[in-house]
Amino acid sequence: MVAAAPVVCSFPTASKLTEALADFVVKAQKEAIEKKGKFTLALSGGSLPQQLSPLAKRSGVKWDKWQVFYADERAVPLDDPDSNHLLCTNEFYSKVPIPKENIHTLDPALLDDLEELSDAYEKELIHEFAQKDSARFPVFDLILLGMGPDGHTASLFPGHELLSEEDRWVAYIEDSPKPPPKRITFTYPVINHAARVAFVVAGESKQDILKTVLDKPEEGLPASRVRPAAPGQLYWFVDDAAAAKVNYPKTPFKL
Ligand SMILES: O=C(O)[C@H](O)[C@@H](O)[C@H](O)[C@H](O)COP(=O)(O)O
Repeated sequence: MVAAAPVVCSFPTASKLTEALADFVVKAQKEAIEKKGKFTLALSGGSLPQQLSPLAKRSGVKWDKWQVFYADERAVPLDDPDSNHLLCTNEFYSKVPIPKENIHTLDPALLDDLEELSDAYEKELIHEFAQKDSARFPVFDLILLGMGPDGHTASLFPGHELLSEEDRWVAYIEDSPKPPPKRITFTYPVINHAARVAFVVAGESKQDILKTVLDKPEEGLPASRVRPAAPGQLYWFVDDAAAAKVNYPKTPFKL
């Protein structure tokens, strides 16, 4: 699978990073909507939803054309404090007019059976994108990811068997080292077929892991395995604190 080299953009402050990220998302949605009348986006949990807040002040955003999914979600009720959906609602959806029916949550009726829960979410993707067959993958316009201090991304953790999943689009995990333990997650077949994937990583606490992930991809940490197939492109939005030890070349941000 041929993949373009990642583009790493580093910013001196958190606000410069999040403003650039907002410009980037606005451009991605504009291009997608011009081409096919909608914008398919996947979000993660952690610090990411809060980093989207400058988008609320942007003009020219066609919110009603957005179709929003979760790159990973915790297997908890939608109003549980651990829910990524609740986090995104509080930090992002409450500030922007995305129609409720365009936000694709897990089905809370299926929380007792993780296999059914992940299968149902996969069906939601199949419904949005295409019939699933061996030659086709969903092509998200944009997947936004965070990275944990162990190099995990979405709910793909170091050494976990899900790292070699090649068939399922959405899988479940019962033993996440980051609580809560039960989650569903996009697999690499989905992440690595997106048109654009962007990591958003900030803060000194991510220095060592960011260096390993970018400078030693051969170690195979989950975040290093994110390499969207050409013509897909991978971007890293990082701050100078997180990037302090990284040798991988940085690219000035331009739209
Ligand atoms: O729901 C989750 O737990 C996430 O999707 C997870 O993959 C997160 O993005 C990283 O752990 C980074 O989290 P921070 O941005 O808070 O460091």
